[in-house]
Amino acid sequence: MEIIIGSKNPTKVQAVAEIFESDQVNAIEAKSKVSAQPFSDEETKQGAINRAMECRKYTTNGIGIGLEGGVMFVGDTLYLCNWGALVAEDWRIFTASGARIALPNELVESLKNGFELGEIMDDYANRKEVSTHEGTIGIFTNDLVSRKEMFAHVVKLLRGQWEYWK
Ligand SMILES: O=P(O)(O)OP(=O)(O)OP(=O)(O)OC[C@H]1O[C@@H](n2cnc3c(O)ncnc32)[C@H](O)[C@@H]1O
Ligand SMILES: [Mg+2]
Repeated sequence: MEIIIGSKNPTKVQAVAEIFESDQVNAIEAKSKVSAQPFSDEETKQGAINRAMECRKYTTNGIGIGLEGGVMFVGDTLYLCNWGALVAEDWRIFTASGARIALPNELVESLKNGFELGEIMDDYANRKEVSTHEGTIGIFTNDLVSRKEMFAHVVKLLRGQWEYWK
């Protein structure tokens, strides 16, 4: 089975390769068609679906997967949020969300000014290319949970639903 993942970000590609270990996983740069920095559950989820759909169109009989990171307010607190979507061979859409953790208030200003979380985190944590490595979730979990691991769990939720409803 061919699985297309709609990003070349290694945290996402590796997460899919890990969960679909017996399948052929190929990566394309799919468009999320939402903001570079989604600001709600709805927008983040839509970005994942848009990417998954583009991937499904790219393969004849395979599966398309989209993974999208975003932020969202719960009350006054900004949380990291993550969504995944899987478009099956028969075009059915499955969705799942990932772990959420609170972000410090001092990040809110830069995000509202249009900077992407990945860029902000490089400065904040004094590291390089956080979004393709440990991720913001890695930083704020003291490297206990990496972005790849978090996305792998989302992909597992997608694969499990796809198998159940087959
Ligand atoms: O190439 P793509 O797939 O777009 O990879 P990306 O790192 O930009 O990932 P997303 O578009 O899914 O993420 C949307 C934004 O949220 C940021 N983001 C979300 N979760 C993150 C995390 O755990 N670590 C770093 N950045 C994160 C990311 O940098 C983007 O600015
Ligand atoms: Mg992006």
